[in-house]
Amino acid sequence: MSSVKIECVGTDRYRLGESPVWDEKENSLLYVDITGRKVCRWDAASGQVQAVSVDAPVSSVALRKSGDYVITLGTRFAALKWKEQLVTTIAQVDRDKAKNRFNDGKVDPAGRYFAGTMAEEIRPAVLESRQGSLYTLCPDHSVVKHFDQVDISNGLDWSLDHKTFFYIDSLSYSVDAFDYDLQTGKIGNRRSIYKVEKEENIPDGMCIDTEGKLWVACYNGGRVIRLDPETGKRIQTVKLPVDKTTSCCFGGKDYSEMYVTSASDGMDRERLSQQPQAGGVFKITGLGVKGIPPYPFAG
Ligand SMILES: O=C(O)[C@H](O)[C@@H](O)[C@H](O)[C@H](O)CO
Ligand SMILES: [Zn+2]
Repeated sequence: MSSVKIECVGTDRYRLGESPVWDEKENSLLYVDITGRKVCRWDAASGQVQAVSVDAPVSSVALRKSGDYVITLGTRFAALKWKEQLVTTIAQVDRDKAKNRFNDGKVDPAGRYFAGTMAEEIRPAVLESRQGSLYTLCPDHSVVKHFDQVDISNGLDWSLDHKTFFYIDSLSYSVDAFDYDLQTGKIGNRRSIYKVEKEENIPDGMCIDTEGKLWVACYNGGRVIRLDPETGKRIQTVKLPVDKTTSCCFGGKDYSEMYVTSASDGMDRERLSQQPQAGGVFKITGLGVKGIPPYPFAG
């Protein structure tokens, strides 16, 4: 049996930490603070955090094949040049929905950037319903819309054989699967593979491990859960010292560590004093399972 260890990395606390991504080349963890409007990079060797401030809520960050990064910013897909701190728009979505913003995003094994939108929250998990859609930014910078009627677009990843796309619309309290065609980037045949339990609360960010099992961060549930998409069963629960766990990824040496982001937005003073690490980024070691490297955007 491995012994699971959880530590908070760094002393920074974010409002709405999200989108952890391991950048192997920089030996760093990338992530965003959505409402804090920052893209951050934690250097694993020095423990230092660099941050780039942006002019709108930034909801996800991804690697780019040609170097640097891509982000979802407001309702835009954008390029981010790290050293120059330069953001340039690639494409815009939801032009008819002034109060929308992007939420979680991730790159598929063919280098397409998938990201979904949602209505701006009045407070956490309180928002106009069904305003979001799921989009893909293709390497040629064209945008494909897959579906609409989404509440909070979240938790995406692909199966190891690339034949299944996993997705979470948080307020459906379900982890869903679609058939995936890697050639075309098309999805179909949506079905639920796991209904979250009450105490797990709101399913948020998700990642896959080398055994093809899914890890889901549970917002207000203070945990990550490991699911078997074949059986629809939960096979492990790892509790964290904060309630608002938002997303997870594997990183570090051989992708053997898990990183989990969290949020502090919506917590009152008392709750914050009970959970001083709320909004922190956590490293989990000793899980005894590894992840896979993130795919870079090919455009
Ligand atoms: O982290 C995200 O994906 C959203 O941007 C958040 O706002 C939370 O999910 C939401 O508040 C809880 O449902
Ligand atoms: Zn999320």
